[in-house]
Amino acid sequence: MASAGAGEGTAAPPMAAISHVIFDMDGLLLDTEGFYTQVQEKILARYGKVFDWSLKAKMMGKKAIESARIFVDECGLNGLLTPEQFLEERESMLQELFPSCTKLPGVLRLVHHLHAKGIPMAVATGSHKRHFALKTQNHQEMFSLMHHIVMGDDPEVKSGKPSPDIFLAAMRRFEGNVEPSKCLVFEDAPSGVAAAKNAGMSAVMVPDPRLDVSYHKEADQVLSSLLEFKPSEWGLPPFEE
Ligand SMILES: O=P(O)(O)OC[C@H](O)CO
Ligand SMILES: [Mg+2]
Repeated sequence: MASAGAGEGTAAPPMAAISHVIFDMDGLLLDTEGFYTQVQEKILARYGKVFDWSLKAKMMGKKAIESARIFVDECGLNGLLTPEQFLEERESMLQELFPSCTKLPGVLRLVHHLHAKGIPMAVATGSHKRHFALKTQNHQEMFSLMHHIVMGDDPEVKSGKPSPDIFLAAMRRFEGNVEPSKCLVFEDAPSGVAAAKNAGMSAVMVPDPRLDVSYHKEADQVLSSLLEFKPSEWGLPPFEE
């Protein structure tokens, strides 16, 4: 048997020789996607419409204004609500919810493990600076382990996911000359997985179970939680427990 760590026994060669890891934030590190869903359901109910997972799949992972445009267009609200009004309406509700967000299962174990093994990590989130601060206020110890964080309103991020902009910016900010093929991205959103693949990186998807499986296609690996992740499958140091 190949020399994998305890509980990671696999004879298969690694899927890639990963040296750097980039995490998405919303719905991957932090359990915030439910807040967006809750607020959007509420707004849509006012127009007698129901928010569903095919719309959610299109909106998640994107920059705020990009997902607001999708919401208005897909729900046929043009003339009734502008994307800017939508963002304004949801803002106070979100601001109240974000600080209570929790980490998703397996996040702390993986981040601490990679940090202990000296694997450089970054975060690449569609969230802008102000929302990032609200979401992370109770998770600063974990975010301090990241080499850097790239947000949706960063000047280098011209277009949101599925554009590769954010992941390429995250890659360039690591020390040394890092190649996309050495970067592993963790994502929950179809647009995020597409962005990682457009950047030439490997993508592990940890989707919400309500997301249709047709959205899993582009991912190199699909897990139901980060607790299932086996670093050695990617050429990363195995867990020791
Ligand atoms: O999933 P993230 O971290 O890129 O965040 C994107 C939006 O803010 C929420 O879907
Ligand atoms: Mg996400």
